[in-house]
Amino acid sequence: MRIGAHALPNRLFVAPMAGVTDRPFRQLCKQLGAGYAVSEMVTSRRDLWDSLKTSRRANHEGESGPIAVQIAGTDADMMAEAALYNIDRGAQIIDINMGCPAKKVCNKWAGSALMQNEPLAVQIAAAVVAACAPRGVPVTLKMRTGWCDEHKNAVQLARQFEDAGIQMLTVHGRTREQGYRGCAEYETIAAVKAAVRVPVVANGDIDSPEKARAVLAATGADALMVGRAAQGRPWIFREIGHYLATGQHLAPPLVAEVRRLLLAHLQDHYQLYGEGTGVRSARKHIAWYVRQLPGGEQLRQHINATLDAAAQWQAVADYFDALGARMDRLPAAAAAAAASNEQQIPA
Ligand SMILES: Cc1cc2nc3c(=O)[nH]c(=O)nc-3n(C[C@H](O)[C@H](O)[C@H](O)COP(=O)(O)O)c2cc1C
Repeated sequence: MRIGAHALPNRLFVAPMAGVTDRPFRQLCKQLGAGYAVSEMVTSRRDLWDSLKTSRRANHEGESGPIAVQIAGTDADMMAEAALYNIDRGAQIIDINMGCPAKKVCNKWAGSALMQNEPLAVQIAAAVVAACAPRGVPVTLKMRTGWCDEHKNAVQLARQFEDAGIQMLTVHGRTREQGYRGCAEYETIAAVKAAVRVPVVANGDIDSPEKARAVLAATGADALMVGRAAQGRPWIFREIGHYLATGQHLAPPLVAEVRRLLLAHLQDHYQLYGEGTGVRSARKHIAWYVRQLPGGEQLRQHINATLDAAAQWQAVADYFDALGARMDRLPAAAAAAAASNEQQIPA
């Protein structure tokens, strides 16, 4: 699969998740079989570009390509400027956020709120494409099926986005009104796929190799995007890839491998955020890795009381040493435990 000049190694993508898919997590998923990953969203508000949060998100040092950066905002000129800001910092593909349901985003007519205002949504897409084209940077876009059940306009919008020069569309199979509740539906994604020529990526509730195969079959999509199910389970990309290629399941990962991956993930985390912030933001990742593992809850409570990186790292190492003495591989059920649909919902 290609986006512009970029050939992607496979069609399994990491979903952008603010506060989760930072550079260490994206790299980890890519190492474990994801072909492509989109960054956390970067605001189009120029006054926030100097903030620590935005400068971190816009820093792609050492990241393997193609580097895709998602931008969010509501003003076409500001979005075009934000695209250029990120291209200057290494972005090779720009993705426009029209899927975020968060109130603080939608109240400002950004994210999925833009789906309610088709002329503005298309104006933004066209402005970003016009800004990126001279730099040879393709523009992609991520949206939902619509604002609410009564107004599912993903197909109409998809046609207009394609005409505006958008080169790939991702559709999360829920409306804005649904938030993350209920189940994703795939009929609308199939209808979008049938309506446009650009690649279409199916997203929503893909949490197992079987589900991945079923969503591909139901939608005819060119690629799949996985978000919450990769939290604490970044090897899901290799599991899905192997299953799609062979029809066989991989064995759950070795405890020793998970130990190595998580400890390296923590080091990368401390390096990006510094020890104080790094220790706090690593907690959720550790908790995701060990949910449903024996003694996982005790480890979670223990690390929540720790502010020291060396102590956090050591507690995780000790936990996996003890687990490794009891079992070689993660139990199948724990390895496959999908993130709950209700968890980690942005405010
Ligand atoms: C914590 C969190 C943060 C998210 N942040 C973004 C974001 O910045 N941009 C975006 O387009 N979608 C964002 N999403 C939505 C995901 O990209 C994805 O569409 C959604 O989680 C459904 O896919 P899944 O069922 O595989 O998780 C976020 C989702 C979560 C759970």
